[in-house]
Amino acid sequence: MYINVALAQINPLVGDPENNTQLIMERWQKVDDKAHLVVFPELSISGYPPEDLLLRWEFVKGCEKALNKLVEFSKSMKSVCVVGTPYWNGDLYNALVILQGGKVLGIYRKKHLPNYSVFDEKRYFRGGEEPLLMEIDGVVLGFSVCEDIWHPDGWERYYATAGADILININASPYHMGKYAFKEAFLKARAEDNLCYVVYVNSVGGQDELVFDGRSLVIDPEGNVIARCKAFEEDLKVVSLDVLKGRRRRLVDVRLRERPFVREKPLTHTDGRTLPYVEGTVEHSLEGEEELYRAVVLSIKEYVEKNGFRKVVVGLSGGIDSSLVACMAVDALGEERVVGVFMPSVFTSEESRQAVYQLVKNLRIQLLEFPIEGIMNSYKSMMGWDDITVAEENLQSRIRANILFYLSNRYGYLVLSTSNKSELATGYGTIYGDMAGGFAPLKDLYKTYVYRLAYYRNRVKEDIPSFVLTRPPTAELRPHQKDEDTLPPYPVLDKILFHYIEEGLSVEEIVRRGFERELVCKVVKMIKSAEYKRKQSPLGPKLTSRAFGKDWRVPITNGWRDSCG
Ligand SMILES: Nc1ncnc2c1ncn2[C@@H]1O[C@H](COP(=O)(O)OP(=O)(O)OC[C@H]2O[C@@H]([n+]3cccc(C(=O)O)c3)[C@H](O)[C@@H]2O)[C@@H](O)[C@H]1O
Ligand SMILES: Nc1ncnc2c1ncn2[C@@H]1O[C@H](COP(=O)(O)OP(=O)(O)OP(=O)(O)O)[C@@H](O)[C@H]1O
Ligand SMILES: NC(=O)CC[C@H](N)C(=O)O
Repeated sequence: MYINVALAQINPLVGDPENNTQLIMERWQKVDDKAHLVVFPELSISGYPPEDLLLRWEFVKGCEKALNKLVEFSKSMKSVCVVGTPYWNGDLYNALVILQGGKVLGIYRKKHLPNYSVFDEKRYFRGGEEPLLMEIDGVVLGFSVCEDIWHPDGWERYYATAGADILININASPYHMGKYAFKEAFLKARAEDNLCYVVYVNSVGGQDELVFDGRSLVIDPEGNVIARCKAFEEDLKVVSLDVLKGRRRRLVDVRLRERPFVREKPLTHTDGRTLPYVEGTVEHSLEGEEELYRAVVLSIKEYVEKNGFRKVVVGLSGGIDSSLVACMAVDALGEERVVGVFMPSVFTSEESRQAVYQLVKNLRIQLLEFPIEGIMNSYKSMMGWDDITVAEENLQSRIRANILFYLSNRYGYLVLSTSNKSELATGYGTIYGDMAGGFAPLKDLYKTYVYRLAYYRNRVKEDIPSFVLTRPPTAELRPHQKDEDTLPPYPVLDKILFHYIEEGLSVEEIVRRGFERELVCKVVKMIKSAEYKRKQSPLGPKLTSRAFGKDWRVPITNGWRDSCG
């Protein structure tokens, strides 16, 4: 006894209910003859997260209009569709709507609204209070939306004790390192503990600082992954779920009998079609550097495409950050859509020049060259300095930013900033200079991770000259400058930053992990005094559990000294 479920892992555009609904209809049509049930991600009509668009009545109505169009379309379909949308009924809900044959069969309202980390759902929605069960040709399904299933005592237990065979959970669950493994583990626990199939459908794509990784799943009642969609790509998979597997388990595994039986009458629907059995396919679940690299590449591609840029432009210094950004941009967009700009000063070494030429040759991208010495000399004759202080260092960086934004204005290129998380944390970068840009792909990558990804990228295709990987990091803004003149060595710095930012450890706790107190305090003070810079920095993809962005709301003006005096 089986039911065929389609996992429709799509990439909606936030704020475009009309086209998103068109996409939903196309995908639905493709699998209508193969599946009894077609499941789309959370808020796939509006895109996720729609944020303050939800404060506009016309947008809410636009989503309702799109939903009505989908209901009309469902007249021509045989299968049942499950779709996520904002839904107004006396108040606004994050809803899961079940449609078939020109009718709305049921509406489930998300109960647990996440309001932590990058999520802000209580600003927009009222939480639902009712579960929703449905029976299709004798198969019982229980529905929930994303965060709902993160709660171990959520509706899933209730559904299981009401006799559900399948738990359907629709998602818009953004990526960060390590999250997928954690998610798969707890989804397996939900399946095993409730002796149900878990159908987890996620969206895919990039939305400003969020990256949705897809990897929709079906887990059987014994905790085996029987279907997994692709990572970082759209996908559409049909899989048959044999419900007797779960029912047979319940004969021998009697844990659910300990709980009072729930007598909830499900909605009922008769499909009546016997469809061919489809074995699920399990795509490779990525990990390590490959996963991380793919996440950044997708974020660039999505930001560029969804905001209508033809090309991107990046300043190439012969350093590791700009070299890696250029590789990522080429992998995201193709070589003909990436423009490199070399802007040497009197401090630029011959090795840097050769590194830039070699990189550009390997990547086959266009290179523009604009020496900045003449412009610096004009400033010098106007301002009249005779030594190089931080002010003159920053001026070079700002001259370069000016040139990049000129190209952006003139030709409509998006400026990619090369700032990484170690620099942004410590303020080691020039505001309105190298920190300026439209999108910062490395924003949430510590320098040590920049190296890891550069080595990874070179294992795939050796485009970054080896000199770039082995040279000591330098900003080349004054003679013989090295990052280590100002910062601790990156392997040390990044550990302190990780303890403080991601783990939230106190200065004392970090010191107990083997770092000098003076050094820890120096770093913590740098983090604090760079807050104003970060607040004005471009967005970039969230890749760690705590990214500078929506997830980092530290006041600029603040008297907290972290016990550093
Ligand atoms: N609380 C506050 N709120 C608002 N604005 C504030 C502020 N505090 C300072 N400011 C402003 O910010 C200015 C200082 O910031 P900024 O102009 O950036 O300059 P600053 O932070 O003093 O220096 C930038 C540092 O980054 C290094 N750098 C530059 C370029 C590239 C790289 C690299 O390796 O990638 C490194 C450079 O060598 C230097 O050590 C002040 O003059 C003031 O105008
Ligand atoms: N000579 C240059 N030509 C073009 N762009 C430059 C030049 N120097 C610096 N930039 C831009 O400013 C950014 C910051 O410069 P910086 O030299 O600190 O970084 P990087 O060279 O990418 O890496 P590293 O920090 O390892 O040196 C560069 O990534 C690049 O985008
Ligand atoms: N859209 C959601 O409810 C997302 C919340 C969930 N905890 C996640 O990170 O995946």
